[in-house]
Formats: sequence, C-alpha cells, structure tokens
Amino acid sequence: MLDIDIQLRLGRFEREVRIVEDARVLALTGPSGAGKTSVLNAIAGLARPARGRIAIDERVLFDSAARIDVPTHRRRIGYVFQEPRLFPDRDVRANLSYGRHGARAGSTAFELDPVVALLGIGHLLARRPEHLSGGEAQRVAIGRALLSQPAILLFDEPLSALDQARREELIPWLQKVRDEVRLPMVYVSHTQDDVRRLADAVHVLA
Ligand SMILES: Nc1ncnc2c1ncn2[C@@H]1O[C@H](COP(=O)(O)OP(=O)(O)OP(=O)(O)O)[C@@H](O)[C@H]1O
Repeated sequence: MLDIDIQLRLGRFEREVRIVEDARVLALTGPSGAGKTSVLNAIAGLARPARGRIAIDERVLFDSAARIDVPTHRRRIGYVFQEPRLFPDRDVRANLSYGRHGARAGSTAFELDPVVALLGIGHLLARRPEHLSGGEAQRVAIGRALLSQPAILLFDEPLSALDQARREELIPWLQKVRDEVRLPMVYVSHTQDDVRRLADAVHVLA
C-alpha cells in the first residue's frame, strides 16, 4: 500500500501529489516535467517534499508534521534509473556486490545466486559494463537493486535509453522480476505499451 500526500517544490516547480494505491505494481505516467522523477526521489529520500507524508505498507518514511524523515539508506529502496549507472571499472560480480553495501545486516531476502539466476546474468559475471548490451546492463542494475534488500523497487523509465529491440528483450525480464520477487513497484514511464504490460494500476500526473 502506497500512501503519498506531499507538496513538491523544486525551484519554480510546485505541485501537490496525492497517491493512495493498493496495487502492488503502480505505473506513474504523465507528460515530461509533470514531476514523475521528483515523486520517486521523494519516496527514496533523495528530495525532501515541502510538506506532507509518505508511507509504504504502513511504514512512514516521511511526515513533516511528525518531523519524520527516514534517511535514504534506511528506507530500503531499490532504485533503477534510465541509465544503468554501473561502475565502469568493475566487473558485473563486483557491481552486484556493491548492492549489498546498502543492505542492513541480517536482512538477506535476496542472495547473489538466486538473483543472478532470476536475471539470467550468470554468464556475464566476469564482464565489465562496456561489454554489456544496454539491456544486459539494466538487468545487472536490477540485480544490484535487489541485493540491497529493498522493501520496494522504483523504476525511472528503465527502457527509455534502449532501442526498440532491446526494449522488447528487457520487458520479459521485468515481468519475471515483478512476478517472482513480489515486491511493491513504482514504475515511471511515458509509453503506454510497457505500462500496459507491466503495471496493475496507473496513476497519471497531469
Ligand atoms: N533540482 C531542481 N531545481 C529546479 N527545478 C527542478 C529540479 N529538478 C526538477 N525540476 C523541475 O521540476 C519539474 C519536474 O521534474 P521531474 O524530473 O520530476 O519531471 P518528470 O515528470 O520526471 O519529467 P521527465 O518525464 O521529463 O523525466 C520540472 O519542471 C523540472 O524542470
């Protein structure tokens, strides 16, 4: 359950966002500049709303009235960006291990071997990111996010930097993650096709 009621303020951009949603996989759509990334950043604790409240499954991450602002590293957020943002000088295995740095001790819902199997990246472990296709790199980025032991996955247009063929390749992996890890997901996109294929519900930021 995602329960968001916030006021975003970034420079001259200002808007109220209210999202109360029970669906496990929520797509956030809307035109460029509507504030989609800003909402993800507010959930992740990377941007602080001017006021309001953010809770996930009753866990309060931010509440300006109660002076609650859980630091990013304690929010248990797995964030997948438009670009994979892997370390270029480290192989895939080292990039995946990096995800574990963000994990709290003792929480091991996601272990390396099952995550590697889930994403079909076992044959890529010794490769550097420059030798990965865009879609493979995104699968590694998703693996890294899972190994940080998140309570929710945030996706910010993970297909937008890929060409059509690579998008088609990645969508079934996203569907597999959705179906097998069973975490809440917020998926930002402005293309209808992937939203229809991935999300249970859609919230439009107009
Ligand atoms: N750090 C900032 N300072 C000032 N304005 C900002 C900042 N970050 C974002 N904005 C503005 O806030 C608005 C919302 O931006 P945001 O990136 O959240 O939109 P978006 O819906 O994700 O857009 P897109 O689909 O293009 O990624 C935009 O008008 C943007 O220019």
